[in-house]
Amino acid sequence: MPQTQVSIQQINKQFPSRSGDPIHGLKNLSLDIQAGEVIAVIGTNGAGKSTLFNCLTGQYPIDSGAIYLDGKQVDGLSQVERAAHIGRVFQDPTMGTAPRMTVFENLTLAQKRGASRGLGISLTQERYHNIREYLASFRLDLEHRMDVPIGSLSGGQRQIISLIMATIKQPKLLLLDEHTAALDPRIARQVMEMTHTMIKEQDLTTLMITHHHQDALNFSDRIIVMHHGQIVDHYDSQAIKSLTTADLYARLEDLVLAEEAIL
Ligand SMILES: Nc1ncnc2c1ncn2[C@@H]1O[C@H](COP(=O)(O)OP(=O)(O)OP(=O)(O)O)[C@@H](O)[C@H]1O
Repeated sequence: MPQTQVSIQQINKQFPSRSGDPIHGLKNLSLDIQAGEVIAVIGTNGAGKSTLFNCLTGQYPIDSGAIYLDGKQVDGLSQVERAAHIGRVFQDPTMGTAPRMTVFENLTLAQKRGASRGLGISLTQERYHNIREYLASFRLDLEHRMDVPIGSLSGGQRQIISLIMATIKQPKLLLLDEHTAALDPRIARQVMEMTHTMIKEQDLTTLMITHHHQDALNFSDRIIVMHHGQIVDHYDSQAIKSLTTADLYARLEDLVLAEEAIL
């Protein structure tokens, strides 16, 4: 029987606006995610997808509601405290990595997330050896790039390293924030397939924002659709079997058209 790994309960997030009326980033949003479940998050522009991720990581404090991770309430914890348990990969490969530092240094920092000792003391021969072995297991030749600045890698290699950094501590929750959107289609496909393999091998509980609807259909156990700070649809694995990308585009278009009709 799968256990609930993440429970998001009635969370609200507003932003101030110049007009004085607050912007509703998230409205009473609730979601339970089972351990090992992969949920694709799609939605209209400005639906609140990134706000949801920022509230989960603690980058934005929530106004009300509660967030539980593996049974523990985390919404009061700082971003640094949550980082030990939540991995995130961004669309922009410069985010979440230190571009001038080497691959080895970046991976060492990722391994030490949530710990207090400085970087210098951690750059040991033993760690170097262990990280090299780990990189070699991906068969992408990355073990020979350990001493180059991460900024000099190709976009695809960088996203793979970002993924390895986000998962190296076996996070309780992995957040993929359109992580293949900036890559050319062939590389994006490879990175997505690699991502899927890593998620399955490590049984990672995952939320994945994507505009690639085919990826949502191919690689998730459930798809949620967001609009105006709320989840308006859930498609479970059974529903996904008969769903097409055209259905998903049509649904998003309907949401936008319904809004234009009201305006
Ligand atoms: N820091 C902020 N300050 C003010 N408003 C914000 C802030 N972050 C998000 N918002 C607003 O909250 C709403 C949700 O934005 P969010 O970026 O989460 O949407 P999204 O679904 O990720 O959109 P997209 O797919 O277009 O990137 C939008 O109206 C946005 O303008």
